[in-house]
Amino acid sequence: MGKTQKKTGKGRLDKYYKLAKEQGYRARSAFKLIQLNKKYSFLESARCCIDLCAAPGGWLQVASKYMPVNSVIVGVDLVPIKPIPRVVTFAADITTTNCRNLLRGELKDWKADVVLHDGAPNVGTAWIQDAYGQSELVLMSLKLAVEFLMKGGTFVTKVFRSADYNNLIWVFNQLFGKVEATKPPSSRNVSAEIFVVCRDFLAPKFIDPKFLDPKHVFKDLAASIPADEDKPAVAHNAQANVFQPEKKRRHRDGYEDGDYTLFKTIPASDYIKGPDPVSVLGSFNKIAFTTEEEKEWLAMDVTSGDVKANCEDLKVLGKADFKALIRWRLALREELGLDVKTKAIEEATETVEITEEVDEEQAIQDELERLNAESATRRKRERRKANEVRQRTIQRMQLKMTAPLDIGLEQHDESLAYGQDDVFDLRGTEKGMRKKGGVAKLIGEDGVVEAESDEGDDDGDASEDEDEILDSEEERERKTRGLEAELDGLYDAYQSRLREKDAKYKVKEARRNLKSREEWSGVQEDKDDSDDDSGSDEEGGYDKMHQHLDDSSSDESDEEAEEDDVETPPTKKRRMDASGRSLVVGLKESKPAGSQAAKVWFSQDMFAGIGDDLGDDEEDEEDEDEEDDQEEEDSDVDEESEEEEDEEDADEDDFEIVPQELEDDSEMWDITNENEDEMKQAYIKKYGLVTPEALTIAQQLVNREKTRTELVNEGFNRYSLNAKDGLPSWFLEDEQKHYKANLPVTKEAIAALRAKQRALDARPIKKVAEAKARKKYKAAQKLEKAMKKAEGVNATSDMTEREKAQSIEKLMRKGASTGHKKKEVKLVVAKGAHKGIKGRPKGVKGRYAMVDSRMKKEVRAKKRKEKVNKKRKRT
Ligand SMILES: C[S@@+](CC[C@H](N)C(=O)[O-])C[C@H]1O[C@@H](n2cnc3c(N)ncnc32)[C@H](O)[C@@H]1O
Repeated sequence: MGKTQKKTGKGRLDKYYKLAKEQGYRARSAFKLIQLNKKYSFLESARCCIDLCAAPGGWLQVASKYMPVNSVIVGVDLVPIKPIPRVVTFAADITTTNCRNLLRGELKDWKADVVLHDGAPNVGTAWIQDAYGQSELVLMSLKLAVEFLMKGGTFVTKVFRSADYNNLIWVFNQLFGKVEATKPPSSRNVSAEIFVVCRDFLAPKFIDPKFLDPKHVFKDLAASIPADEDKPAVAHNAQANVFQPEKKRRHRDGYEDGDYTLFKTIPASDYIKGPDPVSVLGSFNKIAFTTEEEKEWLAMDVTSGDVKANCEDLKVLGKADFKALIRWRLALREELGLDVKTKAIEEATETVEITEEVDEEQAIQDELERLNAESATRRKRERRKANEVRQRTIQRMQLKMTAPLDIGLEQHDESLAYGQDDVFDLRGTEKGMRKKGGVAKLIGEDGVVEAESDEGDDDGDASEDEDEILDSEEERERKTRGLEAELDGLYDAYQSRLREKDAKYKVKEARRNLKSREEWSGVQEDKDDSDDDSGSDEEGGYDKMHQHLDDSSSDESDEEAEEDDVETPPTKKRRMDASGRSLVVGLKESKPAGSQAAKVWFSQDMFAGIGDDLGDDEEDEEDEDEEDDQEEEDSDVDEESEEEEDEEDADEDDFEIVPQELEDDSEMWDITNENEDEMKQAYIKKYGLVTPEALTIAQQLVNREKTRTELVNEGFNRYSLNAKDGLPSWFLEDEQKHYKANLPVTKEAIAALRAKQRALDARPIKKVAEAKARKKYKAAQKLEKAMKKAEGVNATSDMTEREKAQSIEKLMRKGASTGHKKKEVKLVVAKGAHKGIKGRPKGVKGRYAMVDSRMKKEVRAKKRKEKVNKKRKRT
């Protein structure tokens, strides 16, 4: 009977669990640090190491093993850690000052070379909370790290792939020269954890406290895009509720002041006449018709049955229902004459103009101004169209962006719509959104939904606003269309995210791509990222970024900026200090606002090269749409790329991490080994395909279920990148057997192989076949001989016919016989009457052999003695 294996849902007793047990590590997580250290070698040279969240002490054991003797190792955890030789431990909460003081007391003036953090909040509630808690913990550990790390030191931390991931990486990038995210093989695939190794601590003299403040680092996009300063964050969340109703938001803002009810009703008149319909739809549960006037509205044609039903429960509505309610409001306002007001004013203005006495020159001047205004409006429309195209491009790009990582990377919920660039300050994003006709801008001053708004739509731009009012019919149409396009885009993005989140889809995707993000080689920080700017300031960081943003925002309100069609959101800038290390110094406006989100995302190394392509695509589209600005843009881009190239050459060493890895792994990557390939080909020619996996792949190729490229891509997986050197042979053998990618096999492939095997089994082995053939050949010869003899007998005349027949029969019988039978030897036991007799026993005929019961034992005893004697002689 097979042994039953103890197992939990996660398959806890896996290889690393057993290895940890075998090697005396307290936790299987020890192998994560071993593998991280194998890749980055930060322990061997470290003299002082702090392990935050260290219990039960697996990482401490590894640190103690790999760090030089006499080095200082300190471990902290909420729970006490059993003593480990050479390691000092204490129990403390790493988020408290007490912990900091304890560390300070322990280390005195020392600075640590390495700070480790493998913490996970001990909650186990909802995933979102866990992930957020973990991100906060990471930030707290970073806070300790920046205090205790020495310049050039290393900080290793576990991060969950959640909405906060990019923000954390951004912060790391501000403080460390090299930041790489990686997932060691021992980290379970199902786990969302990823390890970020931050090397080369920059030790800046001043670190903006906001870098280490969760409130700033994990700022919610929705809460950080105030369309105007007066609106509370709740209102913006409300807008997001309407435009992305399917998405569940975190409620960090809590209840509104003084309002602690969950079910909220609003009178219909407030919704219809109020200035902010979207906030109403996003914040309330029901629109009630209580007054006489409101009840009359219910009876009007514009108020369809659907609208009535929708008003009953706003929280269950989808995007289309919200659209219907917004349209209903517009229609009702028209019916009630609330929206005609502007027209009346306009007419009145015109009348005044007509009655005014003007001389001819003045009339020409006015006419010229009017024409100018018209052409400005036309240009504005063109710009608007171009913006729409750009926005669609950005959305497409963002959707693509989720495809590879996502494995699982649950990025910002909001990000697919607008905001992957919402790191720290999202004012730029908001601006981008405004430019792109985003959510905030869909709501006009009077609450009328606007589809699009240009960058020049500032208060001062009165003439243009007038134009907007003049063709209000067309405008309304356009607004509605814009709104629908906007919502469709957001909905598509949402759908795509849903698909991404679907576990099955993810697994399928993961199998298909065997995505490099999950690979051991890890996600690396894009070195280009740090090279993309040559101009630099001495001051940097968050404040600088703000200042720059502010500058740029004020610029944008200028008329000159208005003329500039290129939307230029903030882009991270780095400067190179004397040692060639990159420092973030501020922000630069160089790319379209939407691409900021992509930039944060594509700043990871795995996208190196792709980003350029994408950028090119985007530029191409812009080129098509904005011919006016083409030359200007092109020259900018050229200059930038030249700068980038120059700097790349100069600073190659600083960021070149990959080659080293490639060297290490070159053995594994050597799939082009021609000899090996030839040998494989020869083997396949000789024996055919012998594994179900190979047969399945062959079937898939033949049936065109998969392309060659897909198969090649699938060949790259986390297993194929494992460095093997330095590992014991028994470990490698074990890995060879059990640590492999699971290739799919089909029933047909297995059936085909079984049939082949059966056919093989049915064939006799070579020697037997040869012996049989020899026997057959001899028999045939014998028969032939007998027949010849029989012919001779038949030909003789001195035998009677009967004698001849008898003789021939005998000959043929002999010739047909298959060899001589073994003569039987009869065994006669020498007991009873046969005991001690000599010669043939009585009544026994033919061959016989006497056997004696004693004889067997005596023979054995004799052999035993001989053996013993031999041994003695040798000694
Ligand atoms: C995954 S375990 C660490 C395992 C450890 N690296 C090892 O190899 O043994 C996570 C630890 O984080 C600790 N932890 C969670 N929140 C903490 C906090 N605020 N302060 C200190 N430790 C914390 C937990 O007590 C838990 O022991």
